[in-house]
Amino acid sequence: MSWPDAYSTARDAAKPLAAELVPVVEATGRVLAAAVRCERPVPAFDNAAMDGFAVAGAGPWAIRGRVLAGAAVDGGPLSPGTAVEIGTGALLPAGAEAVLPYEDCRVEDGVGAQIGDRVVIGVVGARRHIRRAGDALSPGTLIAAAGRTVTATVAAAALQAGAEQVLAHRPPTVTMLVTGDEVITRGTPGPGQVRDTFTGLVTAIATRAGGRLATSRRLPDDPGALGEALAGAGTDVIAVSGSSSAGAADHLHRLLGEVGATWLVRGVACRPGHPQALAVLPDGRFVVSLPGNPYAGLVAALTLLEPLVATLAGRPPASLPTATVTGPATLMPGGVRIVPAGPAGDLAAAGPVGLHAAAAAGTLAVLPDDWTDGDPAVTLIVP
Ligand SMILES: Nc1nc2c(c(=O)[nH]1)N[C@H]1C(S)=C(S)[C@@H](COP(=O)(O)OP(=O)(O)OC[C@H]3O[C@@H](n4cnc5c(N)ncnc54)[C@H](O)[C@@H]3O)O[C@H]1N2
Ligand code: MOO
Repeated sequence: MSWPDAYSTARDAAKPLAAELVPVVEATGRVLAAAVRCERPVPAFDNAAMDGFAVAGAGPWAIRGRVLAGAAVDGGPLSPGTAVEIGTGALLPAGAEAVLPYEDCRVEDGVGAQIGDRVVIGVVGARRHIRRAGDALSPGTLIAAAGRTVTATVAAAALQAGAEQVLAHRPPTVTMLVTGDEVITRGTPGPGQVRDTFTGLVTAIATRAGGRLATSRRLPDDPGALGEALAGAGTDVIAVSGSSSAGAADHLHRLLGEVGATWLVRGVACRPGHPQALAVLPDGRFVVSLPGNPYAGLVAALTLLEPLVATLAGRPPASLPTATVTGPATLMPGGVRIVPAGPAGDLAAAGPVGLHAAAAAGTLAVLPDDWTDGDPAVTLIVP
């Protein structure tokens, strides 16, 4: 299958998981299944925009008292010629026409008033320094559309607008099965061993696509263990690293055939990463097969795992970004070559194993076989 077809097959393989009501404070990273709209005016009440004195009518104004943020106003509406000392954000007394900031007025002892009375002297300027209810946002205003991922700012805006719960898709869960007798998940590799590079990358890719890594397990090259792990993984998606190829220790494809899985992608016309595959088990769980060579596996996770998880999470399909890329590349006749490309689009050589070039470059360019130096290409962002 061609690389663009593999990517779109993975993206279109599933429907978004069911929507559920969740507290806004727990919704970050989830995708909204319904729009969030403002439920109450922001601000919710008329209040002072400056620290100073709220005044009514013409000055000088006899000071009646003080109201700070969070406190109730004592004594009913302000009558003309009176003021209350007020803090920013405090409830504005009814009848107040302006707030005089401290720096625009002065306070003196009252003349002809009761002993101890003080008055505010100043001039109300063009700015009234009053925030009216609903000035910032009125009920019904769109805060975030369906399909939007809840970021920290979306969550904060929803809370500000009065939403305590949102309708969001259930995030897809992912199991990571790291296969290989030679793979170790901690410490220094001994003779013939390699350090696992997949778990962190799959966690990051699944998370940024809107999913959650539920479990990660290292398995020996034993078909019984792999079969049991596949059967027992209760997640929406199972990512398997290694065991994707034709070797005596590569059991995944045979096992998937035996349990009646349906192949959606089985081999992709790309280098590296051509043995990657996507299958769906009879009960609807998806299996993504990531070739064991680490850079090839990263390419496969970006090609199949990320679009699948994003769709399950409820993200609307989006086209991949493109950028101009430059430099020498050995193209793959009849397929795509996937090459690390730096911020300026400069290509860097990479074999199927080393991850250093992808780490340094930050993006991968997907080069079709008719690409020429300076042409734009689809880019994938490495996690
Ligand atoms: N006869 C053939 N042999 C191979 C073919 C082929 O078409 N015919 N394809 C080659 C390609 S391309 C790739 S990619 C690999 C895919 O191999 P597997 O997915 O079966 O993975 P393994 O054989 O288990 O391992 C390959 C390589 O990767 C290392 N590895 C495995 N897991 C990890 C891990 N978690 N972290 C780091 N490194 C890992 C492993 O030690 C091997 O060196 O097959 C080729 N062969
Ligand atoms: O997937 Mo392999 O070389 O194409 O690493």
